[in-house]
Amino acid sequence: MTPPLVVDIDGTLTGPDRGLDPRTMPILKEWDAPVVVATGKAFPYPVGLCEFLAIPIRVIAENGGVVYVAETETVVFTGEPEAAQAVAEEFQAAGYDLGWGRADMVNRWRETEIAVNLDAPLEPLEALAADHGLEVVDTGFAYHVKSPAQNKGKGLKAVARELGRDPEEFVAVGDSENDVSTFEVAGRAIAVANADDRALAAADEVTEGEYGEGFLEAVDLIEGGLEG
Ligand SMILES: O=C(O)COP(=O)(O)O
Ligand SMILES: [Mg+2]
Repeated sequence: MTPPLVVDIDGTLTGPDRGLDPRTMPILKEWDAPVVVATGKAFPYPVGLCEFLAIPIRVIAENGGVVYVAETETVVFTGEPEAAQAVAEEFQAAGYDLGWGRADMVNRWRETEIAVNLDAPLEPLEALAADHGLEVVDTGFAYHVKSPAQNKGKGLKAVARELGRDPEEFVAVGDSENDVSTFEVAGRAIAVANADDRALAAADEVTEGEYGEGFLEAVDLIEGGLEG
């Protein structure tokens, strides 16, 4: 039986430029079990991905801050949005920039955490986060200032509950430290070759290919183990 899949977006379904590898699209569309998209991106992005693929919306967004499952139409929020907002304001008051330009499409629809461009200095950001009881996670695409209680793995537990599944049934594919909690909760964890050290250490298997190529290889690994 095809296992349910929980998959990261940036660095796993995309190239380094954040562009979706089109070869991943038919796989997500035709997967013979639930597909859950688990990302650090704000909620509308994975919802949009599911919409455009015309697959049921099952989403873990904002590193577990927002979870939605189509089957039960349940939205679950986790996190400390006021504290994250305070960190963003104090960071800017100290003369730093979140780094996304005037319109800030990265945080505009973000509800539970704050994302900061990797060009920003990490030390003052970490110091302010710690002042508010928050942590900074580096996804390789952005720094995320979030509650330590908020992660994709907890999100996966919530999704699995809504789907009447055991989180252990899932196979997870990802590339960075924000996928480690998913890797720990899922029954099988595959990192793509471009993954950071923490994701590589937490994975059960690592592909030879990077980015979308690595995802295709992960799918071969999963399907290779299926009967018939
Ligand atoms: O939003 C990010 O920084 C990374 O997103 P991802 O979790 O889909 O890789
Ligand atoms: Mg990623």
